[in-house]
Amino acid sequence: MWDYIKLIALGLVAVLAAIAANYARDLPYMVNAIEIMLAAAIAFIWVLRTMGGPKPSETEYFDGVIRAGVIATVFWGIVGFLVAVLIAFQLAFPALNFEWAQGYLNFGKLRPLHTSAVIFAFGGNALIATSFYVVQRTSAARLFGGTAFGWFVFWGWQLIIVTAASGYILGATQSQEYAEMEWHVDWLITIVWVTYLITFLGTIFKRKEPHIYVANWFYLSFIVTIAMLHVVNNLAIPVSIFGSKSVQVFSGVQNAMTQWWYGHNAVGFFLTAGFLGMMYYFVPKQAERPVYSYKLSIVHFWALIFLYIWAGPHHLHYTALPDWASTLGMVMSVILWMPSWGGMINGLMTLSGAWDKLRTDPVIRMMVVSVGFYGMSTFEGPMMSIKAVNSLSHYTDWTIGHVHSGALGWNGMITFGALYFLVPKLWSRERLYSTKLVSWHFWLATIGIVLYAASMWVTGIMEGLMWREVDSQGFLVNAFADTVAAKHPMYVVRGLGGVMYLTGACIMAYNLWATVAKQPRAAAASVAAVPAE
Ligand code: HEM
Ligand code: HEM
Ligand SMILES: [Cu+2]
Repeated sequence: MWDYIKLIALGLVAVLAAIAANYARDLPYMVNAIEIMLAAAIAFIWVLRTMGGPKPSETEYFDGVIRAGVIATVFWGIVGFLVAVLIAFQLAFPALNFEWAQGYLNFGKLRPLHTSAVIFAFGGNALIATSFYVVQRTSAARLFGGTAFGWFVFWGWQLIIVTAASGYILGATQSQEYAEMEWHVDWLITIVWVTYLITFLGTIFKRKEPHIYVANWFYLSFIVTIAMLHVVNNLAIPVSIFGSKSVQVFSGVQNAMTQWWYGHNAVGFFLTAGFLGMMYYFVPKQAERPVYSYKLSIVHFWALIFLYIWAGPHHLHYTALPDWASTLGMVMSVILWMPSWGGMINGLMTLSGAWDKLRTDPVIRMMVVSVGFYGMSTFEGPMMSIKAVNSLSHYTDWTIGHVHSGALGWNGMITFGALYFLVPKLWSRERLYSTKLVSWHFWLATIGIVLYAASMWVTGIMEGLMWREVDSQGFLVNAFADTVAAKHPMYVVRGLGGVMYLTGACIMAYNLWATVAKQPRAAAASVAAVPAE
């Protein structure tokens, strides 16, 4: 019965997408419609061929989708870092904006491709895969919704990534940072995200473990809040149902405020709450120690989600935004320092009694550095949100440095740690192929981040001061081009940091592949649903 409904739905989507492609008013819309049509057609054939097959056992965890998620995380990570290195060098050497690729591969087109690839493709796949792993393990229940929901979320997410990326290159964008996708892709995101929420919540509802482990609280707050942010910030009326262009419902300063309410909380819930969920499961598992303070985890959870929502206006200091809103955002940001450090302390102190592992286990070292960078960027952020500091830092590379100490240090490193933990478990291998290669990855990534952050602090503060410099008559001393020229050496250093980070990720990809391909299978690996680990 279900198979027939699936076939009808997929067939319908394929036909509607074909019609949309036919009537398309612009190229990105047409390409996106063709992509959706192909995806639906392939899924149709796959459902048709596997119809009536044996049903998977309800007592086993659904790990297939997590294995796919792990592979996708590594793949999109490398794609995102590769584009990152290219745009970093485009800033240092503008000739890399090749004349023959103008309009497609120049900095302006590739920058949103980078941010979406690393946040939504690399980070998103990491979050979806680990949340599916954690919620099943800590609930002692198989993922809700059979295999259909899990696979729909996974493949739906890949389709979103492909449609968004091809749309950017061909010029479809609504020009709101981190929400560049046009309305038709936004609808796709909404459908997939709601299915994700149902899958996650459904698993929690059918749990056999009475307690809901704190990691699940963080994941859940991330899923629910992103749904709300996405829908409100993307309220738009399409110009035509067959075209990608749309008109925002909010305009002017209201639009700016909504956008940065979204943008800031994308950081707070996508890049922070979700990744804290990861930290709360994988750090204790890898360290083989219980969470340092369960009480602290609950307190800082509620404080964190309450405070984050108010802090958005720190992105709009000294703009048309009312002064009170800007001050409110600043105050909430400064208070936010406390629950952020609550999380950092809880993560770090989980190692108490197991600090010797730092010497022997490079995976733990990765996780500890990650939590350290989390602490650093959540100290820097509140400081930058103070108006007087922001008047120097805003528009400069200091912001870019802050972003990447969070992104490379915190998000990147905790994800690498989780991947090193997951691969032997998911493919039933006794251990990783090589801890020495993990060590190489660790050092390359760490030095890469330090080069990135340090060079951006230097250029950021330098250009901020140069913009302010006035002579005794009160005239500005430096032209804008002077600051650009002064930044060149630091841009090269940042690019090199990026190359190191990318090299580390490639080493990880090899190590994980070799773990699956070359390591012997572990004896009797337990995949049956047992109470919470
Ligand atoms: C190989 C490592 C990376 C390099 C070399 C790199 C490089 C860059 C460059 C050159 C920019 C544009 C800066 C500008 O416009 O002046 C940028 C922006 C950005 N990157 Fe990365 N990136 C890397 C990894 C990541 C990762 C892993 C993430 C997130 C998980 C990330 C998130 C962002 C964000 C959010 C922005 C926009 C910042 C803003 O508008 O303030 N990057 N990156
Ligand atoms: C307590 C925590 C934090 C606070 C209060 C905070 C505050 C800030 C402030 C004041 C800015 C500069 C706004 C501007 O001048 O335009 C900023 C930018 C940014 N921060 Fe944070 N930050 C925090 C943590 C983090 C973390 C952990 C990450 C990453 C994982 C992160 C990612 C970003 C990004 C991507 C931007 C750039 C936004 C843009 O202009 O495109 N922040 N943050
Ligand atoms: Cu913010």
